Amino acid sequence: MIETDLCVIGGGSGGLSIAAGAVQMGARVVLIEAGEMGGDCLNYGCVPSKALIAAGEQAYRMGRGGAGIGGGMPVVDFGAVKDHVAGAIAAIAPHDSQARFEGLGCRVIRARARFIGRDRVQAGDQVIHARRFVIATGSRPAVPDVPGLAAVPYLTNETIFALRERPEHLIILGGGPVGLELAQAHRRLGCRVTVLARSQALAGEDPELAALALAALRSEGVEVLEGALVTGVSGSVVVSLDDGRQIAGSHLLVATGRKANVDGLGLEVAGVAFTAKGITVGPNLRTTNRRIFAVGDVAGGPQYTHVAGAHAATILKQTLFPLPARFAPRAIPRVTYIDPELAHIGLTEAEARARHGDSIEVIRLTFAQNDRAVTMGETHGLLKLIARKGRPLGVSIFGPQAGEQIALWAILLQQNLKLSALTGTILPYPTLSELSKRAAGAYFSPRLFQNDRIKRVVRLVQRWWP
Ligand SMILES: Cc1cc2nc3c(=O)[nH]c(=O)nc-3n(C[C@H](O)[C@H](O)[C@H](O)COP(=O)(O)OP(=O)(O)OC[C@H]3O[C@@H](n4cnc5c(N)ncnc54)[C@H](O)[C@@H]3O)c2cc1C
Ligand SMILES: NC(=O)c1ccc[n+]([C@@H]2O[C@H](COP(=O)([O-])OP(=O)(O)OC[C@H]3O[C@@H](n4cnc5c(N)ncnc54)[C@H](O)[C@@H]3O)[C@@H](O)[C@H]2O)c1
Repeated sequence: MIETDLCVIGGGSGGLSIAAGAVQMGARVVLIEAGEMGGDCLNYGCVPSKALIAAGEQAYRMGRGGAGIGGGMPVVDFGAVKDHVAGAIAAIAPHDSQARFEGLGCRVIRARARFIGRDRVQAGDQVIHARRFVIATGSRPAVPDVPGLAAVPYLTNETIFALRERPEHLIILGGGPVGLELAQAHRRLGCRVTVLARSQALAGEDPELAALALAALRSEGVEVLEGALVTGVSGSVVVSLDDGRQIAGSHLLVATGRKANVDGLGLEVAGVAFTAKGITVGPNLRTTNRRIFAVGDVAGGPQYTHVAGAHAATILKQTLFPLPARFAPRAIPRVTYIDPELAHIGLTEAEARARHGDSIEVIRLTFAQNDRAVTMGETHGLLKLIARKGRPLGVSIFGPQAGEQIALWAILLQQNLKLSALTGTILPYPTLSELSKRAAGAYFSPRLFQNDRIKRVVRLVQRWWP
């Protein structure tokens, strides 16, 4: 029996942030990980996908040329690309490793954990009795119940990055971020790619920007079929659609959403309630057992590494000190790393209208209105700002480095700052971020420049002022 202050189950983005914080602040911490240290993000998610995207981008830009430099079909060595992907994982892995966490003072157990009581967990042949527990077991691919699917050798995010051969024709089920990021990367690396989305692809994003993003993907040759209801899968690999069409490909990737990892955890024994979405938590991330918390993908909220990381602060306050804490950020940014990138924070136009009616203002600027984008030859894109009473309610950006640009808006929205905080900030020229400042400025332009009262005052002052 191991006695400890905090037992963290799952060594991914959420669990590691909490374990590292707690042990460095003096708590006794046991960390249990059943698979790879680093979890999904490092091994099967963010890191390998962004490394693959970087390879695709390199091939695309070389092939396309630009800025007066001719393009030409680059040589793509798919195996070498996978070495690059594995290299990125290996370079980051030490930060998440068992050795690092043991060095920090955590007791790391590499086994599958399961509650055997309200205050104890079994992992391998060890029993851990802890004052508090954090469940950070993440999620896994949700595989739809399609006839024939289980019998074919389909790929998921857990297997595709290890594939050494280039798929001739990759069929992807799912038009969300996983499906589309991997679709474009594979297309750029020379694969034929067909995306089958049951409903709208990029559903949930601002439709205007989603349409631009999908048009950009299609212009590169990614086939995106929306409203494609898959009725069966057979052979290796033929996908049948409800309209009678059959699509034959060489590989099939299932990217149809995520399922919370709650199975086999003994949650019933621990008195922890859960639904199909994940573990039920309050705003303080506490479960129905007061001594057990849940974070990250398994907690049923937005599934991003930065959310799992942000959960850590809420947990540390409550488990290390008897302090109340809530996870209630004003806004959470998200980025889909297609190229150009699609980034969003806050309310979309539709959400803002539903909440505030016609009192919102919508400002649209294209990247052709930004000098840096012009010099880069990357003018395709749109920034959409939704504002009300001098404050931003939401921002969507589709354009070059949109993910970097949304950071400015994350500060404004999360700190509840006014648009004047951005217009009053000097930004370097020429940068893409200036488009954001210009959008904020556009909110004030009509108020300043089309205002008869201001004009009358200025004329009066100029007439009488010596
Ligand atoms: C292809 C892909 C790309 C992504 N890209 C991004 C991105 O660019 N940006 C972004 O913010 N998010 C991205 N995500 C989402 C991101 O990976 C997750 O939100 C994040 O990993 C969640 O962290 P977590 O700690 O909740 O879970 P995880 O990181 O999955 O960690 C959970 C850990 O718990 C372990 N575990 C599970 N059950 C048990 C058990 N019973 N006992 C012991 N250990 C257990 C697992 O082995 C795993 O290591 C991506 C996801 C995918 C699939
Ligand atoms: N850049 C990022 O931050 C990033 C990247 C990848 C993943 N993620 C995280 O991972 C989560 C999961 O991503 P995802 O793309 O797997 O899921 P998702 O839920 O975002 O999208 C799933 C897609 O699959 C479609 N679908 C569902 N069942 C289907 C079926 N039977 N046939 C065809 N299409 C079907 C849906 O209509 C939807 O388009 C995201 O919501 C996000 O939180 C983030």
